[in-house]
Amino acid sequence: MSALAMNETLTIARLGQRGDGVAETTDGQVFVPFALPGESVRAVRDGERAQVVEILTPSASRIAAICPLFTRCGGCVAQHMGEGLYAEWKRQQVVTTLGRVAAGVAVEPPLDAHGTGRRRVTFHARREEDGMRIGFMAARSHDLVAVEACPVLAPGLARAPSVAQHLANRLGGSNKPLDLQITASEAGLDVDIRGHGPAGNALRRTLTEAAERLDLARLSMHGDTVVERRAPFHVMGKAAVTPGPGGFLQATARGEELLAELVLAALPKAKRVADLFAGCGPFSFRLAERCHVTAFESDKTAVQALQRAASRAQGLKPIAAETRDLFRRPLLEHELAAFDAVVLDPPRAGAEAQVRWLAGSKVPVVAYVSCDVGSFARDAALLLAGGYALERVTPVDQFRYSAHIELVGVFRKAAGRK
Ligand SMILES: C[S@@+](CC[C@H](N)C(=O)[O-])C[C@H]1O[C@@H](n2cnc3c(N)ncnc32)[C@H](O)[C@@H]1O
Repeated sequence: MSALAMNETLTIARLGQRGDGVAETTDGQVFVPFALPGESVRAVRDGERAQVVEILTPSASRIAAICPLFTRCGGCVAQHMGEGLYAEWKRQQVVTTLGRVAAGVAVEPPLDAHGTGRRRVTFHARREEDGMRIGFMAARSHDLVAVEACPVLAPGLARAPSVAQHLANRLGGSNKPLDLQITASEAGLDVDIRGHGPAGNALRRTLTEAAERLDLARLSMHGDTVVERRAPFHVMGKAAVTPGPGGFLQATARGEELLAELVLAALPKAKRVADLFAGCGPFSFRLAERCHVTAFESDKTAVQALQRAASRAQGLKPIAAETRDLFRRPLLEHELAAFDAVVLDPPRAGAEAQVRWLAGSKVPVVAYVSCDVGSFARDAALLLAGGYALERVTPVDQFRYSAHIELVGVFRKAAGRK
C-alpha cells in the first residue's frame, strides 16, 4: 500500500462487474472488495481501491461465507451475497453489456447450474521453504493460498487436494510451478499435469506408480497420456464420451445439461443442425436424439473423442464431425444452407468470423451459447444487423460465487428476410 493510503468512511452504491462494492466519491469511483450496496464501511483507500477495516452498517443481504478461506483465496468473490442480490448482480452483468447493442431484450433471471458442484479443479503447486505447497492463487497477487478442501467442488473431487499434494510431492524435484488439473469422471479421477518439462522414463515410472497408489483413472502430462488405468468417461445423453486428456468440459454436469436443454428448446422443429465449436459433443449427442447433426471443432482430439463415442452410441440419428478452425475457415453461405438450425458455443473470444457469415445466411434459428457477454454482445450486433431478432437471453450460472456468467441467446430470422 502506498504512503498515500487514507482511512475513511465510504458508502457503497452498487456492485461492480467483478463483485467489488463501488463507492462514488468526489475523486471518482472507489472499488471496495467484499462490501455490499447500502453498506457504510470504514476503509483504507489506495488510489481507486480500498480495503474494508470495519463494516459500520451491514447490508440486510449480507450472509456468512461458506468457506473459511473466503476473502483470502482468489477463487470466490461472492460468498457474502444473499441469494437475491447475487442473482440480480449476475443478471445485471448481462443486461448492462447487452443493453449497448440490444436495449429492449428481455434477460431472464439466471438459472442455477451449480448442481452437485464443479467437476474440474486446477491446483497450482510450487516449492516453498517447507516443501511443495498446493492451493489456489490469492486475489490480485502471486501468493498461493494453501487449500485442503474446497466447498464448491463436486463430491467426486473430495480427495482432489490430497491427490494434488501427493503428485506435487512426487514432482517436487522441479523448481517450476505446476498446474494440476483434476476432473471427476464416471470412472474416477482424470489428472493432467502442466508446467513440468517432458516426462522421461524415470518420471513416467514414478507417475505410473503414483496413479496406482492414488487409484487414478488416467494421468497425463500436457495432454500426453502417461497411464490410463480405466478410460475416464462422461455420460452425454445416450453416449459415454472419453474426452482427450485435459480437453474442454463444461464446469458442472448440471450446467452441461441445462445449456443443452436450452439449446434443444430453441430448435423444436430442426431436422439438420450444425453444432459449431462442438468440443467432444455434449450438445451434438443430445441433439442427435431427434435430428441429424454435423459437428465442427478445431481440437482434433475432441473430434476423435466425439467420433469414437458416436460410433458406440445406440439409438441416435447420424452424427458427422469435422476438424475445422472456424476462425480461419468459417462455414460459408452455401455450407450454412444445408442446415435449418445452428448451435454455436465459441471460446471467450466469440465467433466474429463465423457470425459474419451466419448474419447473411437464411438459417432460421441460431442458438448461441456464450461464456463471455462482451464478445456475445459484439456478435449479437452482427446478427441483429443481418436481420435476426434476439428472442431470448437466459443467463446460466455454472460458476457459483465467482463473477463469471454464461448465457444462451436465441436468434430467429423471419421467413423471407435475407
Ligand atoms: C466453450 S468450448 C465449448 C465446447 C462444447 N460445445 C461443450 O459444451 O463442451 C469452445 C470450444 O471451441 C473450440 N475452439 C476454439 N477455437 C476454435 C476455432 N478457431 N475453431 C473451432 N473450434 C474452436 C475449443 O476447442 C472448445 O472445444
